[in-house]
Amino acid sequence: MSIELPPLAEVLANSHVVRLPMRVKFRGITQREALLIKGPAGWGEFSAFVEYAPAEASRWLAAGIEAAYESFPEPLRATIPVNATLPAVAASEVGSVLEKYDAPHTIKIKVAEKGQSLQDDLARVAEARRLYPQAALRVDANMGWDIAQAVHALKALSDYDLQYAEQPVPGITGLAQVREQLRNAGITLKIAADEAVRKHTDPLEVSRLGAADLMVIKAQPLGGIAAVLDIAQQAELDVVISSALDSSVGLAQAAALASALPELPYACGLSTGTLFADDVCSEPLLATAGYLPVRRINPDSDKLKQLRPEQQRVDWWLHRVEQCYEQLANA
Ligand SMILES: O=C(O)CCC(=O)C1=CC=C[C@@H](O)[C@@H]1C(=O)O
Ligand SMILES: [Mg+2]
Repeated sequence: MSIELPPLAEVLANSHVVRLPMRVKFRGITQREALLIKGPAGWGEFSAFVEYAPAEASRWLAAGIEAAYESFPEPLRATIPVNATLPAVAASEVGSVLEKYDAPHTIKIKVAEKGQSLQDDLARVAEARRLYPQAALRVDANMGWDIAQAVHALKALSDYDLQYAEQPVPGITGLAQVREQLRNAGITLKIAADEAVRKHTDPLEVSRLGAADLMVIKAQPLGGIAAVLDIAQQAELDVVISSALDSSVGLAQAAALASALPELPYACGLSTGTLFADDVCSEPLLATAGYLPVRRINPDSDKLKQLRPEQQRVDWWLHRVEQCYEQLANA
């Protein structure tokens, strides 16, 4: 990592575990756990998804430590354009989920959810298009299709005028194949890489191979602001900064990252605070008319108490910090 590691005992002593209830199921979860670190520069977040092993999760810890111990970069803009995120809900729920966002100009819609059909996706996207005729719509399949399914589904979904389709299939070459087959069929829908960037040993390979039109990049999974600014600078593709379903503390870091990028051609996926029923401060980082402010977040001490899970989960997270710290120390 780009900064020197603070002592482990200091990180552990300044850690606070929270569990945030969600308004709507997203990524299969209805409660989001996070460990927040208070440091000399402010608060940082470590909230690698619970199923991630230490090798992957340690990058998230590096990001949390960076936010707690380093100043945020000089912002080039005070607010960040953001998209509303629509989980894979039934078409009948699209209106009630989206009305929680203040006047969204861009909406990212989850598709290809396990157990659902293309008809479900088409109905969800059609309803979003009906309710928000002027909005830019994009879809995210989280690798849920194979190549033939992706080409078939995206041909049908492109009737709704999509801005881009994020990670329709697994892998890097898979993205390139879907893109090419769509182009051969006369469909110029842009393809975005997400998992092919953040879960790959070399986040720049997608760009080098020209396998996609743009890259989704996330502060925590890729190791923090400095690491992502470096990736973005080397990438030859446009980048979209997106959240890792962080609390307001992690979103503040991601917004600071987005504020430091010289170019921001697409709305960022940083409106996910709206998916939470509660957050770590009384004034969470939420968008107004599709723009998120760039500011540090200091959790409220009463919120930290209220949202603290049972001791067993606190211990689990502290142990995870130890494991990930060891990875970083030996890197
Ligand atoms: O980009 C957005 O609109 C919101 C963030 C988002 O979709 C995600 C956050 C965290 C985990 C991921 O599964 C998911 C994504 O795939 O982009
Ligand atoms: Mg994605």
